[in-house]
Amino acid sequence: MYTEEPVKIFAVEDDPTYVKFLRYVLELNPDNELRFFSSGKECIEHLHEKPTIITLDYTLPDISGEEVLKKIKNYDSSLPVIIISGQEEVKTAVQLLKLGAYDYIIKDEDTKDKLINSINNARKNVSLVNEIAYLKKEISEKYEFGKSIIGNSKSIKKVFSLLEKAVKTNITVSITGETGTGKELVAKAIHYNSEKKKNPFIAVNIAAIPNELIESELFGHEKGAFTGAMARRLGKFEEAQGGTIFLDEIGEMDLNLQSKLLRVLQEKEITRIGGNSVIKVDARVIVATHRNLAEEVKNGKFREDLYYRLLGLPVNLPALRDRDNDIVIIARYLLDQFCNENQLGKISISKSAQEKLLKYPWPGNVRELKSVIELAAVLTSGDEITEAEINFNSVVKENNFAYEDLTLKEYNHRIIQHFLEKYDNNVIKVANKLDIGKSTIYRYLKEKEVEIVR
Ligand SMILES: Nc1ncnc2c1ncn2[C@@H]1O[C@H](COP(=O)(O)OP(=O)(O)OP(=O)(O)O)[C@@H](O)[C@H]1O
Repeated sequence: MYTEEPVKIFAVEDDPTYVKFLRYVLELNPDNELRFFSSGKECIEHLHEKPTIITLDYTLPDISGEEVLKKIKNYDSSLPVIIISGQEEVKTAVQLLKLGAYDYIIKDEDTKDKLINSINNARKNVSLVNEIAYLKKEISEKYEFGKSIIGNSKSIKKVFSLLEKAVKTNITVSITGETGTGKELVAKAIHYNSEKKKNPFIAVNIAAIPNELIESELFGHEKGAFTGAMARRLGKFEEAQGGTIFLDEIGEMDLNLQSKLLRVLQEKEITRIGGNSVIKVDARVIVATHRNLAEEVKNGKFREDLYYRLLGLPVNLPALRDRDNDIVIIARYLLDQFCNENQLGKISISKSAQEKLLKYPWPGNVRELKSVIELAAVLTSGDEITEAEINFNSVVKENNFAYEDLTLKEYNHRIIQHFLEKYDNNVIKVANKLDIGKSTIYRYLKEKEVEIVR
């Protein structure tokens, strides 16, 4: 958790009357920790004590205020220095602000209020800067491969080893996998483990943007480029400058735009719609799709040249059902996360519930597992999730037969029932589709193992 550090103020002032005044003003806030120095040299010698803010008298006995300011900025350019001066000369003020002074306050009857204001603002600034640094660090830790992508099955370990390779260079990565297998999670993990992690990670879901808007979304537009373009807008490629652009559902991009994207990737530059200037872009590209792009190329729906350009390092995410015991490991992880976020006590998963999870085919993969587990955590009244509290989505259930412990005969009944419903109870069609005799179906109907549902 982010916690604010106490504010340590260094005040550099040689005039005893002003020292008294500063002490009075700065002690108004009991959170301030104060150190007074009567010379610039003394202040510089104590910079290693890491002050949060410095107030600096411009006319000091030893070195000039300007020199002290330069030395402080040399030591730590982000340290806010508030200059307090008897001089009203604008030129001096401008010069000091140019050198990086945070504020310039004149000694007059308003000094007290101006100083309190300035210190409060500097304090907020420092606290924001610290918070951003903390959050950046937290994000990159959160995306350490092992910490964000949970699992240790053979199939996911193969993915980890590819990811280790992916982060060493800026190679384009193409991620494939069924819906909910963690494609976006993997893209973020690559970014936050790469040397680009301090720059933005920008995700664009091609399928979610209307076709006619994608070009402007990706490459930006100038004011007046088309009706409704009220102002210049930067595209996602520009936003991702120096970082990573993640193009999700790339298989949904139409052919016309595919050729524009290819050009951008080849030239490494864009032109905003309605603009003339060419802008260099330097962003790593990661793409993802649940489609088989090679197949799309064969069918003429995806450009072959773009396909090869984007292929880079291909990473295929295995379906959850192919990750063995990872199902249980991820379920536990998601459960702990949910309990933490909702201040619930520790909840475990019973053996039989685990077995039920392991047998299910998970067509919605980890995303589906997350919703099943969260629902179970809400339903359970004790500190253990039981088999009964694991509920699968009924639409999915209908089309997947293999997740329950049934006999082959029982599975036969279920499959025939499913096909009867699918083909309007047309027995001959069902018999043809399943390549069985129609008499088998009539027998099951007679024995009431299957039924005609209208
Ligand atoms: N191995 C994993 N460990 C923990 N959480 C995971 C794992 N894989 C996926 N998730 C979580 O599952 C959810 C779905 O993942 P994500 O959105 O990355 O999938 P996706 O493949 O991009 O889905 P889609 O194809 O629908 O866009 C997210 O909440 C993600 O954090």
